[in-house]
Amino acid sequence: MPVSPNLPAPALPQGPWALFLDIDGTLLEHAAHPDAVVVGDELRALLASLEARLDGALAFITGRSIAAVDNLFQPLRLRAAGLYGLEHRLARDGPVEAAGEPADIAALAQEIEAELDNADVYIERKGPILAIHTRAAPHLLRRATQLVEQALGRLPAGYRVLAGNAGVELMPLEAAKGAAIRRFMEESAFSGRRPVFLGDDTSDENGFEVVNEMDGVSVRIKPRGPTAARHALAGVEEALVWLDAANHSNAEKSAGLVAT
Ligand SMILES: O=P(O)(O)OC[C@H]1O[C@H](O[C@H]2O[C@H](CO)[C@@H](O)[C@H](O)[C@H]2O)[C@H](O)[C@@H](O)[C@@H]1O
Ligand SMILES: [Mg+2]
Repeated sequence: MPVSPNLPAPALPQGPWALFLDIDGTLLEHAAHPDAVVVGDELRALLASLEARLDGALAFITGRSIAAVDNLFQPLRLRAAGLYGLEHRLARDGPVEAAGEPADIAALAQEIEAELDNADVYIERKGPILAIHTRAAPHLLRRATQLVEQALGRLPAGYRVLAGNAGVELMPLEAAKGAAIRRFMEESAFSGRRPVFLGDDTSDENGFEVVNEMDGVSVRIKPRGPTAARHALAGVEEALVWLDAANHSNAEKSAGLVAT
């Protein structure tokens, strides 16, 4: 993975393209608690407009569950891969098969909650994925990571730990954003288009690699170090400005105003 502090901003897409969007840290500024993020009507309108302009070739690719995403963006419902690709809604109004919580993960969640015993730590139980959020209690991140890593040894094979700056997640090995993007690219609304993926953290790197392999456009939001992304934008605000420009540029193009 290259060290890339000076990546260029992405050009506005030309030709048919498909859009894949991470949510937290890309479309939404982070908040101390996952439920405290704010989705404005302007963002809903932008996403709805992009989705229509792309003839449906737009999907969220997120670590949140699809139920949590629907709750945040309601009444807007979009195609989505939730839980890092463990859940999918491939068609806009299609079904979602929610992933259940295995008994050993449920027991581990209770154990870690009792061990950390701090109201500022939020333990998010997302079916087969367990997220320990320490954004509001940063001094407990190290201990939370230790507990999850120790638990790995006791769980059946097939789990991994994803450590972040404000929390740690335990998830099945098959949870990967790149696989979710590949799956969408096989759908008729997406196939034949050039994938564009915007994401902001370690869990997005696998998505960037897959998009690069497909000659797509990989964009890391606010990169702080090594990334596989070939482009960067400075933050959430810049990402939203770029998406708005891409939305309008496509409109001009389809009206024959932009030479390609
Ligand atoms: O893949 P994403 O769409 O970026 O989702 C990643 C995780 O986002 C949420 O947690 C993160 O955002 C919270 C709100 O800003 C913040 O409080 C927390 O510290 C972050 O880790 C969500 O709760 C997780 O389930 C997602 O995996
Ligand atoms: Mg994110």
